[in-house]
Amino acid sequence: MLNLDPRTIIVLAGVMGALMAVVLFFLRRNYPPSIKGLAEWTAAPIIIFVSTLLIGARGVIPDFLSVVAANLILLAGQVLFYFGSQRFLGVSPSFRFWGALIVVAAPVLVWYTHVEPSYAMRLLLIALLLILLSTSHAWLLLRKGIRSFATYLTAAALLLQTVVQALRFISAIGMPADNALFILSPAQTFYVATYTFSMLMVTIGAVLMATEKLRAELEHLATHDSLTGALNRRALMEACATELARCRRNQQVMSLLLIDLDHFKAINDNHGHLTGDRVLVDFVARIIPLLRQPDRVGRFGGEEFVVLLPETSLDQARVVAERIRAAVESGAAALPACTASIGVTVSLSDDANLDGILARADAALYQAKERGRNRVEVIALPAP
Ligand SMILES: Nc1nc2c(ncn2[C@@H]2O[C@H](COP(=O)(O)OP(=O)(O)OP(=O)(O)O)[C@@H](O)[C@H]2O)c(=O)[nH]1
Repeated sequence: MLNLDPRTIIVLAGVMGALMAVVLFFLRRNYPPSIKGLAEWTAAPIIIFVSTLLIGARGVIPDFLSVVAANLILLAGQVLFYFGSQRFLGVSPSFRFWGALIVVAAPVLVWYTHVEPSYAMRLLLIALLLILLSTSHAWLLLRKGIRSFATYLTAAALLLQTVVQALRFISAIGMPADNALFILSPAQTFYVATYTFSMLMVTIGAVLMATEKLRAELEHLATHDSLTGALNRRALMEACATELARCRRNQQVMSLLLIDLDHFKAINDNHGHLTGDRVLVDFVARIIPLLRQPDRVGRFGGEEFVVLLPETSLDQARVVAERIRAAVESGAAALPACTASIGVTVSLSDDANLDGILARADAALYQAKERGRNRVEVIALPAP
């Protein structure tokens, strides 16, 4: 590796980046628009590829193109990559800050290329900007990204870039003022190869992060109700069955609330279906803050919901149910008034499956409706 020509490595790096851009381009076409940042991630390696061609042609084309333009384009490509990550993670891109840095760097680069040529000074400037950029980029991913292999891989590749640029920064101090980029020293080859490798890893990391997000979105779609964001019936039943099995193993109990909004048909009839939808969305948003982390809310069907309360006794469940009932009754000012009837039950040692619990919760809910609605009823005994 140490004998590889830096010029060849630089151009090969650009070609690999451009190939990754093709992959990202197709991801962008096929992935839903909810996954942001893919446009920037696609454009960045192409822009960086242009800069590698210009850098590779140093000595053949004018210095203004191969030094000034090439470095500015390289910076712009890296900044665009960072903007892509910001958009991917829902952060607004910091256009002003990075735009201003590139605008300030341009005349300095021109000065040390044409007025007082100094490879060392140019390297100091570019290395410093790249250190700032790759460190900010890695920090952003570690702070805002999900904890996953893809995030750590991308952040590690960016931190590797920081280290490489820092070493170059240190080595630039005291370097001769001539054009030393293509001097075939082992150190130079090492810098160029490591930077190239890390850039490729960042692009691969971006592809993996986008795929991971798509998988999470699809999983969410498959397990959640699209209107309210609560678990859908299938996921809810799965969660309840898993919890019941756990309770049986550990001799614990779980409680279940079956909640039905009262006279919901009248809300639809009097205010329209869309308002009815908003009442359902508001209902779920209203009760989630009243629950603990392991508790789950699911839409059982229509205006009927289930709340699963793991490791919760009947008395505790009754308190939670009463809190939910009161929260629904207090309602949102902008929406029609609404109340809820709630049936509460607890798992028993002979509940081998969910049938018995659901039947008891349903019977309790029926009693709540019968006894005037807007109330909580409890049934703890198996049906005779
Ligand atoms: N807006 C809206 N309405 C829904 C949705 N799903 C079910 N509904 C309506 O919910 C209403 C349920 O009505 P019913 O089963 O008669 O019950 P209710 O009017 O709430 O009366 P009680 O339960 O006896 O208090 C029906 O009119 C359904 O059309 C939905 O996703 N959005």
